Amino acid sequence: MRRDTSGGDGTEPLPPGYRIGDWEVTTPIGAGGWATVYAGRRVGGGSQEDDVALKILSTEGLAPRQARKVADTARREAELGRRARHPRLIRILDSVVISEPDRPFLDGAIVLVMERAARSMRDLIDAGPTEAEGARLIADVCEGLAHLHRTGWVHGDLKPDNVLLMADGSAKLADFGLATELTGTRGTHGYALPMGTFDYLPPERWKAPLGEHGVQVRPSTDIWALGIMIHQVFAAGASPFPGATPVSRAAAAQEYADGRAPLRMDNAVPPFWRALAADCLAPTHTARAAHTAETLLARITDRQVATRSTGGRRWRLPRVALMAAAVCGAAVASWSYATHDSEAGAPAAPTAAETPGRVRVFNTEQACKERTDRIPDCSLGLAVDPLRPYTVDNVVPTRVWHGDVLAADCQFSQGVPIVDEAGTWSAQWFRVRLPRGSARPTAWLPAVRTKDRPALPPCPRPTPLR
Ligand SMILES: Nc1ncnc2c1ncn2[C@@H]1O[C@H](COP(=O)(O)OP(=O)(O)OP(=O)(O)O)[C@@H](O)[C@H]1O
Repeated sequence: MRRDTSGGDGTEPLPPGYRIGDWEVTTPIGAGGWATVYAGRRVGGGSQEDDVALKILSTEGLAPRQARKVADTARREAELGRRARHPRLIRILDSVVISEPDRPFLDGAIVLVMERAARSMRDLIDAGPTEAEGARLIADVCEGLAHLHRTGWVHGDLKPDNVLLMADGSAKLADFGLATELTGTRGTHGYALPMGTFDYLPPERWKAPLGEHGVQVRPSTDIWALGIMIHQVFAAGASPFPGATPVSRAAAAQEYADGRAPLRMDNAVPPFWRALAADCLAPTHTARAAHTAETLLARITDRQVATRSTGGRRWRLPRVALMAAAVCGAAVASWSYATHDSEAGAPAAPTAAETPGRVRVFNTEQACKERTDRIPDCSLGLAVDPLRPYTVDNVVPTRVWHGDVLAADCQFSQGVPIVDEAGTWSAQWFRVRLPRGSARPTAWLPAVRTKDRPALPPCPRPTPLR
């Protein structure tokens, strides 16, 4: 942090041209509970990268403890910005302490210099996003969260106001003032001040004991908030928990978590997003922990692959999202073999046990297991190459569904590791035969997508494709 000694004119708001270190104010953007944000630019700079947002955290009039809280907030934001850089997190470029003895509001204020966004997710929700816009937004949020959690942080205040949209439409997580570093022996939890936004706090938080270091915070805290946000994206900003005030909605969330009320989502939320939100809103930390930002992103990616390969409505996932899903050992890949036993008029499929060398496709998503209409949202993909990340260009066009039985001719145990939605992990793959007439004779099914373990010979190591 640097100390700025440049001058100003002593009035509020800050006038255009006001210097803060290497930066100057252009126009006001808005104010939150703790900060005032201005548009600014690098002094003498002319490129788009020189356009920034200046977040001013003043300590004027605060009791020493509150002033410490503000300073802590700024320190945490700057620290996280330095250590957890990622394209889906707003970048903190600089931090400056203003020295203005004649202007109490500014004297000692901490200024965080950040990448400037065009608007927030709240603005997009208010405008009524299309499903494609909502989908892209949620994928970006999952990607940012996955990175944050992987690097050992919990955001702690995830809400539409803290997801910012850039000029190119991509979303980034912002406002890390309540972020907590995971410190448990296995990096599973951390401690935070009992703060946050009522509407987004998980039900267990209301009963969490307040210890010497604060309340326990885990990544599942952010997953709950994500569930609320997914609902809001498709339900015109409404929370899934009824109530006229944040306190009554928080009470409704606790009723649901205690099993006294069902989870009722708005009919406007499409089935795929409803299932995803319901998993994020699992009532306990333990149930929710099965759904990480990575597995959620994998499901979104898989759906996007399915939609593309069936020629359905398209929406674009940023390439980085696909890569992140792949690197995290995302979901699955595959095709359609013709033996789904629930298909109208189809002959009863052989059980996998009756036909050694055959594997029955297993989809962990309950809603998909129950469906028999082979909707694209419930299809899975087969990989072209088990050594390559699971991305759109590594999936064969034909799809498979829960219950399909595929002929497998060998198994390969050193492929790209795949994690399914239930958190099952495996680097094993089965080589399966594609129907006659397909562009390729075989493709690969990850072992996490079947319960069968037929005794098959090992496959020769596939030649990596370019
Ligand atoms: N990097 C940025 N680029 C553009 N606008 C921003 C940026 N950061 C914040 N804003 C906007 O500035 C306004 C106030 O910011 P913010 O809400 O973060 O302040 P805060 O006091 O930290 O908020 P809170 O009350 O949630 O703690 C909001 O309208 C927000 O969208």
